[in-house]
Amino acid sequence: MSPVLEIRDLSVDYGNLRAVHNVSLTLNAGEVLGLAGESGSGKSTLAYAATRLLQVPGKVPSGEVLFKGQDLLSLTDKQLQVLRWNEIAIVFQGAMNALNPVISVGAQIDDVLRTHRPRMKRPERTARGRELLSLVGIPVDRLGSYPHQLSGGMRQRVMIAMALALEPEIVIMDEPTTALDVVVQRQILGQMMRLRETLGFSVVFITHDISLLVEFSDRIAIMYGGRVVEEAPADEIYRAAKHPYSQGLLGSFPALRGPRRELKGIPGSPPDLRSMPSGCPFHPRCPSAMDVCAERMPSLESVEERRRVACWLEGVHV
Ligand SMILES: Nc1ncnc2c1ncn2[C@@H]1O[C@H](COP(=O)(O)OP(=O)(O)OP(=O)(O)O)[C@@H](O)[C@H]1O
Repeated sequence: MSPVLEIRDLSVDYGNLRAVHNVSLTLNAGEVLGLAGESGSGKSTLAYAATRLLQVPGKVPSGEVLFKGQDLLSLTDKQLQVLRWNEIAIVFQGAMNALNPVISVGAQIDDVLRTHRPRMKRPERTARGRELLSLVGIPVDRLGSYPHQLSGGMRQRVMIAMALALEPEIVIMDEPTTALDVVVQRQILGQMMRLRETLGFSVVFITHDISLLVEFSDRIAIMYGGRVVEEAPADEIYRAAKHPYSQGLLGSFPALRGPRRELKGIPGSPPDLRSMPSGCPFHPRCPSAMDVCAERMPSLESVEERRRVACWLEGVHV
């Protein structure tokens, strides 16, 4: 598999607080990479820094982000503009509320095409708008509808249609369906993943809902306190997560298959950036913590062919 996005040793600061620490991750062509972790673990910060969408006061003090071999962090704003939407598109959390209420959805899709494909003629744009709506499962006669005439799920589908309008290589989905009910969430994500198979884009899928991630991702990276603590194929994480934090996250969501089990939350709360615990940041909440965990930070090491874990329990550190 060839990489489309390679994040190397990326750190992100908000003022003097470090929100992401030396993260290295690869997104392969056609793959869905899931980012999991509790609120504040740095998932969105990582994804936005990697695509140069970080808001002020976010800064990237070190690291590289290679998109097809080109370092995104060194591109000029102009070069970035070309890349954005054309190559990398984002579906934000609550994006469905970002539609303009006084413009029909057809006209809003047309707007994206007109801006980024200035040579496209109107009939061609209309045809593409219809095609995009049907791709995401909305009847084409809804082209003239206004956002308030559509359900939440349909509005989110419109946002996905807009993200796919220019055939990007990478789609970042940040909690794309969180505001919707569970059935609609699964329908939309299922459809997105089928489109990915036919259109061939890669996805970075961010959510705190690990059961959705396991269902729809190929590979999952689990973040805690701004670091990746475990990374493995989704089914491996589901079958046998190794990091106690990953195990805790899995235990706090209903099982996808098999018998019902009692849901256990992770005791305690996520760390505060202003006062990170010493050693492994998870040690105060970890049921298996040892003395070393409070003293030294374990690095993210390969423990199996396709799995990396940052935990002293793994023994590769000694
Ligand atoms: N603009 C900002 N200024 C200062 N700190 C910020 C800013 N944005 C995020 N942070 C901090 O950076 C850390 C990581 O936040 P981030 O939003 O990336 O986490 P997340 O895992 O995506 O969480 P969520 O699921 O809640 O979005 C948090 O501690 C957050 O408070």
